Parts: sequence; structure tokens; C-alpha cells
Amino acid sequence: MSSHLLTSSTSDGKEGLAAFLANPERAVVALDFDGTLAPIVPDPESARAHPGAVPALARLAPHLGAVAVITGRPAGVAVRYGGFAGVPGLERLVVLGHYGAERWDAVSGEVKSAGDHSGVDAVRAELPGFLDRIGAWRGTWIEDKGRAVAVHTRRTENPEAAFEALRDPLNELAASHGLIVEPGRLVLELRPPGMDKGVALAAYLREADAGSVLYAGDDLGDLAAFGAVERLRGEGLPGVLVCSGTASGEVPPELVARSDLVVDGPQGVVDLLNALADALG
Ligand SMILES: O=P(O)(O)OC[C@H]1O[C@H](O[C@H]2O[C@H](CO)[C@@H](O)[C@H](O)[C@H]2O)[C@H](O)[C@@H](O)[C@@H]1O
Repeated sequence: MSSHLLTSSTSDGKEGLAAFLANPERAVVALDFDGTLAPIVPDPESARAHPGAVPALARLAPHLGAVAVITGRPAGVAVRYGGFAGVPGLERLVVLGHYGAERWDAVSGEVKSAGDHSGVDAVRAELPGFLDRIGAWRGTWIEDKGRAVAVHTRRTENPEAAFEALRDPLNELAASHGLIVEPGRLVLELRPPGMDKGVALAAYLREADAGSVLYAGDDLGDLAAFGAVERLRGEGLPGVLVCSGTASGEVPPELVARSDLVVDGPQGVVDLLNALADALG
């Protein structure tokens, strides 16, 4: 595996990588799931971690202070689709699900979650009729996530147009039930406010007593985590921001612009994790 993957063109990236490699026992790796560890697929229930992801994480994790997956998925779903449970090397893995409102850890094997929001039940009941009434595109699909409900347009004839047509109506519906809309890659999720990947990541880094951090993501929901790393860099914590880019053009330009390193989707993330493990091995 080549060390050229461990080069960044930004000064923050260079500083972050140097600190990470110099003091790995206090380094933290945090990764998004869909689009970063798992390739994007048309059916969200068919998404699975890249076959190289768990082996690469299991090689790297024993060298590090901590490793976490931070995802919009329910934590238990990410654990299942990722194949993260019971893996030698990942005995301390933490999965922060629902943008940080849920937490699974490998030590207990249990999921702990914040309280429920009654608005989610109301939206769940209302959404099918609501989508019919507003003439949502055929192929629009509702993903019931338990603590949230997501509306996907990837399987419609024109996913971008279907997505744009839903934006305003879903914003209104969410607001009327005290929820927010979390936009993602051809998905609009109605979920409780008050938590995001930035809040979740910052709290996790404090808990892990991080000396440096590397965060990788591919979507709008990851911008909050990028913001947290940028803030912490300002306070002296070295950090590397990695964009899991793809040829699809779906990755938000802002995420690319704010990253220190762009890699080629989940395969590129796996290569990067292996290059880090090689460098520390
Ligand atoms: O925070 P993440 O781990 O990136 O999760 C964000 C959402 O990912 C899933 O949707 C995305 O991946 C699907 C499977 O590849 C794809 O079909 C969809 O278009 C993408 O938006 C998941 O279904 C959502 O619940 C997550 O919030």
C-alpha cells in the first residue's frame, strides 16, 4: 500500500496527518457510513460495507486511541450492514447512529438512545397520504428509520427533479410537527432537532481525549462534523478532513472544497485506512 495516499495539499491536512502519525495512541478516526464505508446503491436496505472496510479498520484500530462510525442510520442498522460486531481488532468500536442520538458500542453490544419525539409518529402516519396529495414522483420511497422517517427519490425516473419538488412541502410538514429536514444524497429525512454529526463528534473527541482526528464523509450531513473539526483545529487539535468523492457528481461541492484530502469513494477510504495501518505497522 502506498504512502502517497498520506499526503495532503492543505497545511491543516499536513499538520493533521503529521500529528496523527506521530502520536497514534491519541488519534481518533471517525467515519460516515453510506458513501464512505459503504458504496451507494439504489436500495438503502441493500447497502453493505465495502468488503475491504472492516479488515482495514480492524488493522488500524489497535494502533489508535479510538475509532467511531458516525451515521444517519439507526446505530443497529449500521452495525448490521457494516458487519462491525464481534470483529477482532474492533473491540472498542463505537457507532453513533441517527446523527448521534443513538450509540452502540462493541464492549456492551448494546444500543442506547435519546428519548422519542412524538412528531415522528405523526409524520409516519401522515406521510403516505401527504406524498399522494402533493403528487410525488412514482418510485418515491419512504424509509422508516424508527426515530426518523426518510423520503428517497433515487429510484424515480428523474431523481433530482423528484427531490427538488419535495423540498418545500416536506419542510412545511416537518416544521408543523416540530421536526427538521435533513437533506442527503437524493433523500430528505424528517427527524427531531437538537443533534448533528458535529455535536456528536465533538463530544466523542472529548470523551476519547483525542490528540488528533481524521474524519471522512461524503454528504451534506457530514458538513456539521467538518465544522466541528474546523472549530477544534482553531483550538489547537490537529485534524484531517477527508472527502469520499465519487464520479457520480452527487458529493456536495462544499464538502470537496473544505476537505484536506479527496479519495475515490469507499475504495479510496479503504486504501487510505490501509495506508495508515501500513505507516503505523
Ligand atoms: O450518514 P450516512 O451514513 O451517510 O447515512 C445517510 C443516509 O444514507 C442512506 O441513504 C443513502 O444511501 C443509500 C444506499 O446507498 C442510497 O440509496 C440513498 O440515495 C442515499 O441517500 C440511508 O438510507 C439514510 O437513512 C441515511 O440517513
